[in-house]
Amino acid sequence: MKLTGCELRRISMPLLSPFRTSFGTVTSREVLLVRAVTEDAEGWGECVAMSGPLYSSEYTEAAAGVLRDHLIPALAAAVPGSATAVAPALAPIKGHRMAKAALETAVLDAELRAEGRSFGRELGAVVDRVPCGVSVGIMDSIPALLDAVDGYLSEGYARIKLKIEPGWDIEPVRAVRERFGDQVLLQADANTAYSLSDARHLAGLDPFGLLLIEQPLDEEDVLGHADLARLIRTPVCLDESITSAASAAAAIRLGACQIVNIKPGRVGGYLEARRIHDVCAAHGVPVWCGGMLETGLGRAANVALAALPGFTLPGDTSASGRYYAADITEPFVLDQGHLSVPTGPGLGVTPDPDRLAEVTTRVEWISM
Ligand SMILES: O=C(O)CCC(=O)N[C@@H](C(=O)O)c1ccccc1
Repeated sequence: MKLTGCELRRISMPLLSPFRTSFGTVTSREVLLVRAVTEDAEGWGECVAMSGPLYSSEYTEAAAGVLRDHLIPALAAAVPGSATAVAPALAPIKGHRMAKAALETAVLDAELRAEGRSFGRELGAVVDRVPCGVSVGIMDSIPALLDAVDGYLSEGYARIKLKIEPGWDIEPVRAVRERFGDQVLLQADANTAYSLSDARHLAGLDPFGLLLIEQPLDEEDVLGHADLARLIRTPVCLDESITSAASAAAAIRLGACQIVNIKPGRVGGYLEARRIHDVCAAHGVPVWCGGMLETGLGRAANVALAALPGFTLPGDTSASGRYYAADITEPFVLDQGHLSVPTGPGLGVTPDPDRLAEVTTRVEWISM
């Protein structure tokens, strides 16, 4: 495989409605796309970094800079024979996992398109459609939340995830349980908003039979999560804390999580995501695929990953219409609460040129 260069493309995708989390509100998704061009094919990677360093230390402009000034030159120098050589070539550069993930995914997509193999086949998918959950932001009122949840359940979503933060946690969970019953698969995501001193308060969620509480404490407080897991009954799931297969193994060994949210962008790519899946499966730890408001490109890869055997919980692999009026690819449309795993070569989807042009705000080409 001969890489001739990479395109860094920034696009701006307005959200259908503001998405509020414990660390801020997103009204438009500023996305960095990487297009890797080889002699045989081109491939796409979506960088999941947000516009600002609020979910993680990475952010769009920093990712673009480290790709332009460090990652792409390092990859060019390494002359990778295949996508499996990308991570080793980039390893000397510390961190920047979301930027690395976008580059590796673009190279993997190009390689698979050239060989006519799908992401699902490459990663080890065992099903051709996956059940989908939906993430519900922090709302202005309980009635507004109940209307939103009612809508998503009517659309057929298999699982509801509620964003929570201090002051918006037990009451919204109670209200959803009282309105929709105990059968609805329900979980909460705190995005690091609590501290161990909140343990007794968080135990107040135990009566509601949640599937999990996601990342209640700071991403670096793995031991704190182990302590918390002994103080509450709701299973603890980690997101931001899990950055690699090694960190997943350590967190599991410390008793810091009973479930893992795998986000390929957060962990450096889909190949490391598969390794995390394998480590978790070896420990009997269920996993699910997290989301970062991806366009159809990242969504296609996430749906393929969610088809692996250890992904036994519905992920945040929602339909394109959850966030966007018009996706840059063929939209992902929910079918009886499921999305189909793309079967075409590589990601199995490609951006519509006209739609891509409409949302593009900047394009850079870096020769290799
Ligand atoms: O459906 C989606 O893609 C979003 C799922 C979701 O809630 N992502 C959260 C998260 O912390 O997991 C998030 C939202 C916005 C920005 C970063 C992360």
